[in-house]
Amino acid sequence: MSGLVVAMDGPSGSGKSSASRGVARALGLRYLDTGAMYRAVTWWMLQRGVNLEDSAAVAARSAEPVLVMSTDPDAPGVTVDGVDVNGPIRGPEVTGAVSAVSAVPEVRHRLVTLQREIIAESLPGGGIVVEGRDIGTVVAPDAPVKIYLTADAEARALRRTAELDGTTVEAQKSAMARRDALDSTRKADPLAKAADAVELDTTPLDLDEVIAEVLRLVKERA
Ligand SMILES: Nc1ncnc2c1ncn2[C@@H]1O[C@H](COP(=O)(O)OP(=O)(O)O)[C@@H](O)[C@H]1O
Ligand SMILES: Nc1ccn([C@H]2C[C@H](O)[C@@H](COP(=O)(O)OP(=O)(O)O)O2)c(=O)n1
Repeated sequence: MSGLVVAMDGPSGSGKSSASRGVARALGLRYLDTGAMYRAVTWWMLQRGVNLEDSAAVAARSAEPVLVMSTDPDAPGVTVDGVDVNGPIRGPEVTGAVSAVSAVPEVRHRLVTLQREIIAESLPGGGIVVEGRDIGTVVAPDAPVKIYLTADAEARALRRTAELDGTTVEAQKSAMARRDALDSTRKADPLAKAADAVELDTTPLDLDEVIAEVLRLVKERA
C-alpha cells in the first residue's frame, strides 16, 4: 500500500511547523520536523565542544549522535543519545550555530538518509508531512504534493518575537536574514523552491486559512 508524502519547505517563521502539524492531524498522517534534527545534531556538537568553524571536525563526528524522532503531530520531538533536547534546541546558542552544522555535507547525508527511512516507515500507515528546507528538492523529490511557504520578513520576525522571551522584532529580523542567507547560499542542498512546488504566501493568512489551502492542494494533487 502506498502512502502520501507532503513536502513543506520555506524559510524560518513562514509557518511550516504549525501548518504541517495541522495538515498531518487533519489527514491522520505522521509529521517530521527535519529542522529539529539539524538542531539536535548542533546541540550534540556544542555539548561535545566540537569546533563548529572547522567543518572537517564536524564531519568527523557526524555519525556519532543517535537521534530518535517522534512523528506524532500531537507530540513531536527528538532525543539525542537518549536525552530529550526539545527545550535546548530552540535556544539562541543552537539557533546561532545550526546553519554552520547543516552546511556540512556529511551531516546532511546522514540526516537525509535517516529522513528517508522515517518516510518509508510511515507509508504503510498512510504517509507523512515533512517540513524543512530541501524536502521537495532532495529528501522526497517524488512527493506528489510540494508546498513552498513564504511570508514577508516583517511578518516572520513578528511571529518569532511573539514566541521568544527577551528579543525584539528588529533583532529577530536581522538574525533571520543572516540564517536565510547562510541556508540559501550553502553548496549542498540549499534552501530552494522545487520547480513543481506550489508557493503559498502566508503573510495575509491566519493559520487555519493556511491549513485549509494546503488541504485543498492535497485533494487536488494527491
Ligand atoms: N499564518 C500564520 N499567521 C500568524 N501566525 C502564524 C501563522 N503560521 C504560523 N504562525 C505562528 O508563527 C510562529 C512561527 O511558526 P512556525 O510554524 O514555527 O514556522 P516555521 O516552522 O516556518 O519556522 C509560531 O508561533 C506560529 O504559531
Ligand atoms: N531540511 C532542513 C531543515 C533545516 N535545515 C537547517 C537550516 C535551518 O536554519 C536550521 C533549523 O531549521 P528549523 O526548521 O528548525 O528552523 P526554523 O524553526 O524555521 O527557524 O536547520 C536544513 O538545512 N535542512
